[in-house]
Amino acid sequence: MAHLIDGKAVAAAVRDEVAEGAAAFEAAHGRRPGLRVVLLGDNAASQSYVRAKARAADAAGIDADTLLHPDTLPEADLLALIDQLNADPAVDGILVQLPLPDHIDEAAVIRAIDPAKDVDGFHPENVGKLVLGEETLEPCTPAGIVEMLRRTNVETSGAHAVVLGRSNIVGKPMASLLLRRGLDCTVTVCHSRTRDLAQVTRQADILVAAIGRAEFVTADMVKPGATVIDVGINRVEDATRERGYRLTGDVDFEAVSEVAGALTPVPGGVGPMTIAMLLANTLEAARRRATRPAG
Ligand SMILES: Nc1nc(=O)c2c([nH]1)NC[C@@H]1CN(c3ccc(C(=O)N[C@@H](CCC(=O)O)C(=O)O)cc3)C=[N+]21
Repeated sequence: MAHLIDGKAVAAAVRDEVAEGAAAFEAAHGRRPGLRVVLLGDNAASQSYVRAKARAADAAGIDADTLLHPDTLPEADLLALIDQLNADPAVDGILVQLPLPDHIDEAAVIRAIDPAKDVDGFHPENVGKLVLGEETLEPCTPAGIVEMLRRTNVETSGAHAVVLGRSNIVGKPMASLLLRRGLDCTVTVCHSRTRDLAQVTRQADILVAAIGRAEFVTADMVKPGATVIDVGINRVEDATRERGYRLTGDVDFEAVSEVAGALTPVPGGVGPMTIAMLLANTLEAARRRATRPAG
């Protein structure tokens, strides 16, 4: 049976450290680190993520505000709002919840955010720095996975890490981070078009599943003893559940837990780490802005 990696517990430890740092920041600068989350539309899942983020920020001593707008908000208005947040000295971090409605150019919105306030780490300038191995605000989910690997003493040096999925939000930045000096993985990125996928994933000492398909990773795709990180958050209809659905990852948890050495659960794995790293990034952005103020 695989060892269960408790993302909730690791996230709580990270949030405690952020709370200490935020208190010290407030003592030094007379204000709390500030985070603004922009959400368009009233999608229930998005609202619940955003509420979870605001609650966690508050508990960590971060001044968080959610700015709710209808999903019909014109792109120009959203860009104007971002400009306003860019110029506001009380705002250290800006997160625009993705995905955005079809009439809005997501890339244009991400580019409009001041890179110094880009706590998602999605701005091209920050992505470039990440790939170059320069200091930057790192995307929260991959950064959270790195933190989880470190804090649970998973050996990464020389390990073969296989990243399943090539999104800009998880797969690509995950590969860049694992490749870095200090982590020193041998990295393979594969995806839905990869030939003989199971043959590739079976080589992984560390397998990061971020393909966005419920229970896609089956036991035959996993090397015995491997560390498996499940990034998926899929809603599967389940009439027996109170909410009418259950959350499941990209990994067939039951079957893979018989083969893997260590495994993250869903919920309670990567998700809570993502939120913890958002708070860590907000504190980091506040510190950097306080030492070299720009906007
Ligand atoms: N600009 C932007 N940045 C994001 O970081 C971002 C985004 N847009 N859009 C949506 C996704 C999704 N996301 C989650 C974060 C935490 C949990 C999380 O903590 N989930 C709990 C379960 C929550 C539940 O029960 O519904 C868990 O896995 O244990 C889930 C999803 C951040 N996202």
